[in-house]
Amino acid sequence: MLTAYTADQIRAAEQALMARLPDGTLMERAAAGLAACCAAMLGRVYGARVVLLVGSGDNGGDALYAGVRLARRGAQVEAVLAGSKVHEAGLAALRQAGGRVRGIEAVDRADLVVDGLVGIGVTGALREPYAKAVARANQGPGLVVAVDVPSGVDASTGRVPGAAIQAHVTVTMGACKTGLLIDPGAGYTGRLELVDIGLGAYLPDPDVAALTDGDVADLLPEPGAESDKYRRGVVGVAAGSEEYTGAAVLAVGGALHAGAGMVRYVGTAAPVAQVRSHWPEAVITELREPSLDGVGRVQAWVLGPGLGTGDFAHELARRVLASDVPVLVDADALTLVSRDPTLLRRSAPVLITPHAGELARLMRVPRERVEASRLEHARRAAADLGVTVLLKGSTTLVAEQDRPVRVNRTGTPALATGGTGDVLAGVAGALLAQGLSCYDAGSCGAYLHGLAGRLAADGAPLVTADVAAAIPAAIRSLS
Ligand SMILES: NC(=O)C1=CN([C@@H]2O[C@H](COP(=O)(O)OP(=O)(O)OC[C@H]3O[C@@H](n4cnc5c(N)ncnc54)[C@H](O)[C@@H]3O)[C@@H](O)[C@H]2O)[C@@H](O)CC1
Ligand SMILES: Nc1ncnc2c1ncn2[C@@H]1O[C@H](COP(=O)(O)OP(=O)(O)O)[C@@H](O)[C@H]1O
Ligand SMILES: [K+]
Repeated sequence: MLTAYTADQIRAAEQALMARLPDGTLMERAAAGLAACCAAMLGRVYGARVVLLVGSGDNGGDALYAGVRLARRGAQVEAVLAGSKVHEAGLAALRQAGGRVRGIEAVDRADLVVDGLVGIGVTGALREPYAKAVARANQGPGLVVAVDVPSGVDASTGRVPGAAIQAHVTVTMGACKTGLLIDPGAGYTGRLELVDIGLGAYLPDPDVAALTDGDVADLLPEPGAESDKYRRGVVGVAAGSEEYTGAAVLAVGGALHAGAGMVRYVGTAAPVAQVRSHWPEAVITELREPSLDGVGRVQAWVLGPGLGTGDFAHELARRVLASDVPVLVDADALTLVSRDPTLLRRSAPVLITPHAGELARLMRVPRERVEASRLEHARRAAADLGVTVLLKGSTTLVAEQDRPVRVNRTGTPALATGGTGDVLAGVAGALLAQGLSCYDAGSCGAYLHGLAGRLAADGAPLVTADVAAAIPAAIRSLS
């Protein structure tokens, strides 16, 4: 599990650790790790041109001391002092090692730019002259390594209120910061390198966490010798309508490939015909009335992809949500719920799977606000609605009250194509039916969906049906 923390959590841990160590020890450790990463990026240190962007806080101090180490190995190190003050001891050490102070134009000929403008101490949008320095560094020819956090990214939230460094690599100190995992901040981070400075024992419960292959392998249920199709978990899918048949096919496909013992599909004539021809494995009930009488028992429901939003869909949603099993609420069912919040009054678990627009509608805020502060809105929706929230998008988040938000790191922009959300609903629904909690089903579902998207795309555009078909390969790739 990769865990991440807010700036306040990191600062408190640093203070506790620092109180037990001689002055400057942590910065020495940080600088040593940073210099090693810079050397690895450069390949050859001797003769390389390294430009340090130095702000007025300790983030600039880290950059200066890393510069000292690189200068001692023969790099030509130049420091651009952007702040009203500077870490004086660090600057003196750099000068002594042969480093020079230069103007911002130095970045135009740098092999490597070390961004030490601001770290966890940033507040709000970058001010001048930092913002101009950032713009110039981003356009320069050199590789860019961010110290701790790309300057301009809010370490606690991932918000980027103004200019920000576009890093190739971010070398973060002690522990990962939340803002490095969540868009828009995650998009500025590049490859993430963690330098251990000994904070481990002082860290609190994480703010957010990201699953790894091993975590997902451990969480996925394995059928035992005693399993049968009912014990493995039956998932019900209420999806599709006379207008939208494809969503039903894709959701059932996702569920079938994610290990459900059986899929029961309910829908009207047109989607039933499509589901029947694509998936002979599914057990199908054709609905003439919005009723679940005679459908048979399921362990979880997937509700909503392509369902429509008329009276028939509303009544079917009401009946599904009146059941006593977990329900995944997606797509059109989210529209129904935003119109009629009483649908969510139930005691069994609910996992909602909105994209930013759908969450905005549920929370009655503008979509842009959700996109700019994804973490805050996912968390608030989970608390206000009393459900588990899987917020889809470039970084998919799973939020549940009193748990660290899970961030999915397997996603790929190749998934930004019609119908992939329907597949995700089926996959996560199948995991719910197999007994995973909403929190685990949502986060493992997003993880496998992301891996399957990568496998299906393999460097080219993908066809949505291939994402469902690649789920078994994604599961195999975990071990
Ligand atoms: N405290 C410690 O022991 C350690 C700190 N470390 C480094 O120290 C950093 C934190 O240092 P600081 O607390 O000094 O904070 P920072 O260096 O991150 O930033 C503080 C400075 O940035 C300025 N600033 C804040 N917002 C700004 C904005 N929007 N535009 C322009 N300037 C802005 C402030 O005026 C202040 O001078 C970490 O990110 C990390 O790089 C590491 O060396 C590990 C050990
Ligand atoms: N830029 C992106 N990077 C990674 N994943 C993305 C990106 N854009 C969309 N996705 C993923 O693609 C899927 C799209 O789902 P959704 O928005 O419901 O679309 P649809 O209704 O067409 O299925 C979600 O799993 C989402 O997380
Ligand atoms: K920085």
